[in-house]
Amino acid sequence: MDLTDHSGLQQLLEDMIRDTAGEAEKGEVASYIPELARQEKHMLGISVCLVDGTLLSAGDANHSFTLQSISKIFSLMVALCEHGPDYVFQRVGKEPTGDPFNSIIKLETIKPHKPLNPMINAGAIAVAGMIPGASVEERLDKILQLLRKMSGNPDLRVNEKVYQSEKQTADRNRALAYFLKDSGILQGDVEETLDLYFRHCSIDMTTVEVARLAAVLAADGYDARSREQLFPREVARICKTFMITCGMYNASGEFAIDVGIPAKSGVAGGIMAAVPQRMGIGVFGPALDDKGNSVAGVKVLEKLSDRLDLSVF
Ligand SMILES: NC(=O)CC[C@H](N)C(=O)O
Repeated sequence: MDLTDHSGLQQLLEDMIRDTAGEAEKGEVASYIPELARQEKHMLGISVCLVDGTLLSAGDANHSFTLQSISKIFSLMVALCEHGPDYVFQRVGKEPTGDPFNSIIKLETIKPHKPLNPMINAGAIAVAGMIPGASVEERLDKILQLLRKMSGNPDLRVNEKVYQSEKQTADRNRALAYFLKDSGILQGDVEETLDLYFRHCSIDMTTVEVARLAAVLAADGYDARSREQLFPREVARICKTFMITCGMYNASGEFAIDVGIPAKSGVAGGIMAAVPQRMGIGVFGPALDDKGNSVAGVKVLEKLSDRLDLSVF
């Protein structure tokens, strides 16, 4: 299909949402963060933002959900812009793990004890520790400002209920963070860095906004709406590479074969996918598979990639 055929594309999105909604039956909403367990399992929405700024949506595209691990891309962007790649990669690796996103095992067994990549929780907590500022608010603001610019929504904010819920139940993440402090990867106040991590994971968004973020990534940092280069191409390149190798956790290899688009998922059910030079995609479907990826969301992306020939490989 020609991407300039907007009505054909709109019809395709609507058909796909209708035909894929039933997939949610195969998954469950995340419950380890109690507030996420309240999400309605059968919701499904998609937005596509072409690199010229054209936006198309279908299904529950105006429903807000928290970014969760999708936000790890943007904390990494801030760290890369503040310090450059050498500094960042002295403290966090570039390798996929094959382990679940919250696993602790390789932190101890691999030496030096730095997290394998910035997409797993240990790596993202290490990245949060690199974001400078006089207070947690000031540090969070750096991420929020980037997201507000990229999405075009100046009102983006943290979902307080989800943030509090995660903070109160985050023993595993706390364990990872204190291990990182012991290894010298994290410095300063561990609880403050954890607080920053919980807050950036709890930023609320819709698929419309996620698609816009992804479109800027797809265009190597160029925002067609403001006609500005929002961050260096090099930063976009690094982020998209992590999305391919680690963005879907220990299902990244399978996703690369079945879908073939740089993507990042979160446990609230969102997926952000960036098709280089073509489009950004935001998907939301809260029922997850056993790896923590949206079941219906992955299926929709698989169908869309197939229909529009979007695989980068
Ligand atoms: N996979 C995810 O989305 C995990 C993010 C979540 N905030 C956590 O730390 O557990």
